[in-house]
Amino acid sequence: MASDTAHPAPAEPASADGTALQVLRRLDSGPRGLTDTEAAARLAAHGENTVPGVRTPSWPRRCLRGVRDPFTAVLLCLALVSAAVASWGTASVILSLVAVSCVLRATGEHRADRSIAALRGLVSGTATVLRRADGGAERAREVPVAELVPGDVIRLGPGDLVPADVRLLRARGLTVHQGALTGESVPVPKAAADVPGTPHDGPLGQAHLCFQGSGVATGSATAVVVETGARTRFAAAHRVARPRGDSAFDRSVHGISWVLIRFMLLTPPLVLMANAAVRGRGLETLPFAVAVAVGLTPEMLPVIVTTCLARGAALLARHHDVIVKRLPALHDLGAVDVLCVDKTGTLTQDRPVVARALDPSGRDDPDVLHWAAVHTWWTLQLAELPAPDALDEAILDAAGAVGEEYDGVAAVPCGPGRRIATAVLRGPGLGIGTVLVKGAVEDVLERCAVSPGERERLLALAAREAGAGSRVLALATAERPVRDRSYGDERGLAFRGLVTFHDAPAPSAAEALRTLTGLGVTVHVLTGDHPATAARACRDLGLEPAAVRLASDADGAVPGAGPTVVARCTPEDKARIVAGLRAAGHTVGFLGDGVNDVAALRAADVGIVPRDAVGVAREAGDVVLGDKDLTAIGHAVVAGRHSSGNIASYLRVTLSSNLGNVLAMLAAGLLLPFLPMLPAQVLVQNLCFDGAQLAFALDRPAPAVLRRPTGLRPRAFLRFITVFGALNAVADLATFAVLAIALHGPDALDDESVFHSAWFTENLLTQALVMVLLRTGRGLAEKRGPGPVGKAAAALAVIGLLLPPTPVGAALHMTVLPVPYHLLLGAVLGLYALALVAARARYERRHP
Ligand SMILES: Nc1ncnc2c1ncn2[C@@H]1O[C@H](COP(=O)(O)OP(=O)(O)OP(=O)(O)O)[C@@H](O)[C@H]1O
Repeated sequence: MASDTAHPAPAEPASADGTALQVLRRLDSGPRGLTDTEAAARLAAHGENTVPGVRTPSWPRRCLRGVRDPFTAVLLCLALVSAAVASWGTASVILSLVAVSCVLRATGEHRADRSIAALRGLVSGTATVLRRADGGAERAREVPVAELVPGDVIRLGPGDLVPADVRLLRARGLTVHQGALTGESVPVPKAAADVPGTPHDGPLGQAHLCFQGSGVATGSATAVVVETGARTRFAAAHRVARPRGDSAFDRSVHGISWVLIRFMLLTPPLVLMANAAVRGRGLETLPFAVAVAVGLTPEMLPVIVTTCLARGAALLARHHDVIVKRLPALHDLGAVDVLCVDKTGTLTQDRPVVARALDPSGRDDPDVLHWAAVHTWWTLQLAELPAPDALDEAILDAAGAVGEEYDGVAAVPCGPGRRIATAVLRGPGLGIGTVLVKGAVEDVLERCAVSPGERERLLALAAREAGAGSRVLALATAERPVRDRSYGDERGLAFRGLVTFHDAPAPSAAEALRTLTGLGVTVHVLTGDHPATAARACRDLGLEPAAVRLASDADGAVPGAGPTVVARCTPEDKARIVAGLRAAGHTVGFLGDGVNDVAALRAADVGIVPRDAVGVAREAGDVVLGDKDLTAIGHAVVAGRHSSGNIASYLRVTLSSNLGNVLAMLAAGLLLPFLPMLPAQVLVQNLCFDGAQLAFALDRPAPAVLRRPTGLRPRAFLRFITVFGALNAVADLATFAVLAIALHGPDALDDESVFHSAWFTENLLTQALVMVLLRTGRGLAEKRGPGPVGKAAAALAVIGLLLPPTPVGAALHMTVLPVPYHLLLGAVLGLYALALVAARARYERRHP
């Protein structure tokens, strides 16, 4: 979806120049932020902090965009060719085809854009801001991003989206992804330094500035808002849609389109050459050749695709509270055969409670919890994290007030790829300081002075706790003289013990996993946690893992055929595994909610996030689940299959029918002394067929289609349309052979207009048959009402039968057909229907 900004490009963020203090002064703010009254006044003056200009493109612009579609472009070229040889009738029918498809498509896209814009609004988030009542003390509170104003002081932590353009006041270990603005894929470090960057860096390269649209990868910061709304860099960059590679859907549609376009471009010269060689005809065949090429074009494809997807997305939002941010993602959801999920916060609630605190021998030891809490309290204070993570919160809840009797010196929190957090403290009045390290058992033990045997024993102790389903953190400490230069060194620590946590399974997770398995989707769990904890969590949810691996194992990247747990994944591991699965030919969905899932969400064909996921994850996802109810994924997958089932039906029917007609027309053109149809007749027949095909957007596919992943696989498609296109062509020619032999006299088929009318009627009737019989996954045995496709096919048949004798038919040089023709046609079509059903059953047996 391209977008335009409604406002002029903003000026350079001049107010961000200078030291932190100068910037605060210029913005008439201070380290404590704004008062409520001042913030309200500024909001009135500056307007809301929303990316303004996702202006809906104007109608002419939308229609023009339709012309860029390859099929439309080819049709326009063919219209030009017809005009060049003064075949005005052909040219104008082609142009009306183009106009109808552009208008229908623009209407569909307009509706889809409008509802998607409304839905995107529902998932915009909040920011942590320091504000105070007049005369009161400042308080950090969550404020909707739209209400931020220049001068607001905000806090940023891992996973936060930078909500406006800001100048850093303080930062610790801060790195941000600013790929949405610069295209860089790695996070860049940022710092609150007062020294400006070198001039060639440009504003985006300045370490002390962060920009709206970037996301915090690691660390934390306090910053003052410099620009909001239309004046941010993000608004200026016209980059609302993030750049990303082709999705499974794009690849399939491109694959099919390009094969067809080559066919279409080859058709006119082929027809011309064959007619010249066999019949000695010259350029007068050109309009017919062009009409035949037009006959091959699935010009309604963009319309059907947009309508199917937009309808599916609207129904999902209404009934299951699932928001599809990017329409093609709905198709990809239908094609997903592997879903990777993270564990914490997705399969489990991420509301851990401390279960036990153990000393190294495995006995309960309250001291371990005490030191873990001191570590946690100081890490939070010193790293200025806006909010503790769930494990830290659980420790503080369990231990009560601790920590203030020490002095914090330094802290490095854990973050994506760093599974330990370190705090350095100074004891009251002593020259001795304490280094505390807390985190994943393997990572903490690596830093401890323990013998290999003791290490194994401690790992086994942790594995026992993890195997019982607990999350486990280890704690290690070291006492060091404060003056020592290596004070703060994370090596040579003493192992102090373990803290274990219960994290209950998410209530809907078990049912969701069952549904997904039933839908033929293999689920892999990619987690940063301990393998035993993850394996146990899966079993508790009824998902028996076929394999449990470590991401660092040589083959850790290759989940097997069954459900696999890959544990101790870094964010990069998750993305690498997803990319590996895609490269192996799977269509991969990723469901995750944390900052450690962002890379994988982007790497997947479809990124799925719960609505309460962190900002950057929500931004990276294509599909947002309304709440924690994971069963919505099952509904979303089914909705995706529904939409792609209809698109696939349309393509199968259109392409095999068009290909059959073209082949039959080529052959008949060579056998007959006249053209089998006039160009205008070919095009009108095409127009009627196109109109009827719109019914596919409203169809309900057979239950069988919804039971397994539905990808549009170009190879399978081309095979299908070749088989059934050839069958269709044979049927067309056979009809005429039978009719030519059976009918004699003045009305017989050697009369040009009788032939044209008979061919026209036969064509529309076979197309109606094909519409009903070749729908995806729908066997004849399924007794259901006619549905939209059945009704449209009936209408098409009626037009085929009734048009020739009408004045419109006469204008198209058609005539009334004799009664025996209709009787014979009925018999031949009956045989054709039987042949189609038999061929389809055989085809499906061979290509299940
Ligand atoms: N606050 C913390 N203090 C110390 N260590 C932590 C903290 N939070 C997480 N860890 C360690 O880092 C590991 C990885 O955490 P990460 O957030 O990558 O994944 P996770 O939450 O365990 O699982 P998932 O990937 O399923 O969300 C944790 O298993 C834990 O050992």
